[in-house]
Amino acid sequence: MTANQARQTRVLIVGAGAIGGFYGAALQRGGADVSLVCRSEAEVVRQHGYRIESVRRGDSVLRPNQILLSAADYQGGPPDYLVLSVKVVHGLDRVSLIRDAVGPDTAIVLIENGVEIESEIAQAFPANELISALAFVQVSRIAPGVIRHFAFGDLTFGNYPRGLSERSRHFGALLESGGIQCALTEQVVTARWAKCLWNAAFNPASVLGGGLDTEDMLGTPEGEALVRRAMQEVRAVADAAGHSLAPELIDQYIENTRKAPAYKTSMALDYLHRRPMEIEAIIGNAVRAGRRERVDIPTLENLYALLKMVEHKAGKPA
Ligand SMILES: NC(=O)C1=CN([C@@H]2O[C@H](COP(=O)(O)OP(=O)(O)OC[C@H]3O[C@@H](n4cnc5c(N)ncnc54)[C@H](OP(=O)(O)O)[C@@H]3O)[C@@H](O)[C@H]2O)C=CC1
Ligand SMILES: CC(C)(CO)C(=O)C(=O)O
Repeated sequence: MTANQARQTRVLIVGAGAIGGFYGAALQRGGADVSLVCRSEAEVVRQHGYRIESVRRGDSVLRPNQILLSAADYQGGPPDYLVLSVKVVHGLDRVSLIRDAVGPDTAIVLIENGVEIESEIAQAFPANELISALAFVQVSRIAPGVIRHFAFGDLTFGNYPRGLSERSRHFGALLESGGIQCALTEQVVTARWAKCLWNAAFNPASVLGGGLDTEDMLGTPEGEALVRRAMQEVRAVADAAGHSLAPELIDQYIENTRKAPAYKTSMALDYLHRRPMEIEAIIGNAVRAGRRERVDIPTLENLYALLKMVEHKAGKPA
């Protein structure tokens, strides 16, 4: 084994909230050298580590190698992987957040919701490998420095815009060693549309209903019909954009959501806590793709317009 192969893989996580902390802990268990850029919780994590209370593994503590306020402070040369896991919200410049830590050989990994969210990063770092990842998990920060893992945990990922490199496979191997089930795909953009099918239907409805959970949304034939219409429209847009999704996916999503314990979407939680919502990443981009591809999407247009009204009202002084 060469010295290079023996060295620990260096991972810097920018946006170390629920997702960054949860998958960061798995990467550390898998043998990586993990550092975090935190914002408001840096001091508490420096003192106590990041506690993860998991339904699957019980309690554990992530003790990052470096705990930083900014990517520019990362020591020891550029990381092998830079994981970006901030919410994709209006006004947050994701490129500036990571620029100072991206070296020529750094693979950038996005673990974020939404569709068509990669191009901004791909354009800013054209020479870097870009790995796009979708988290099928329910985790939340419940107190400063404390993350609770409620359910699921799998990660689907692949290279953007397509393919599967050795770097992706190595990232998967680290996560698998840390207890995360990974689904590697050569068609990650299609996988994003498949996840968006769920998010673009349930997330807006959960907010527009005032903070509904999945059981509330599927509790009446009218509610289920709305969710299905939104999903059918996302499927039509994905298809027009060259990403065919199986028609059975809609029934599967509805059935699996019914079987799982009731939960509130991340957008409902952001709404209830008066935090910015990922409206553009999750539904705005799907609507714009629908307009571009000339697909009739009345349900998505209405959900999007109503969400913009809610966002507008939330931005006004009380
Ligand atoms: N939580 C979940 O179960 C799931 C989340 N996702 C997706 O994963 C992504 C991350 O979500 P999640 O981890 O829940 O979000 P969190 O709000 O828990 O974490 C986001 C992190 O980004 C940090 N951050 C935000 N803005 C900045 C900034 N300007 N500079 C530095 N740090 C910043 C936050 O800092 P601060 O502590 O100061 O707020 C926080 O540490 C989202 O796209 C979400 O939709 C996908 C599936 C499931
Ligand atoms: C469904 C879930 C929790 C991911 O599994 C999600 O993506 C969201 O709530 O936005």
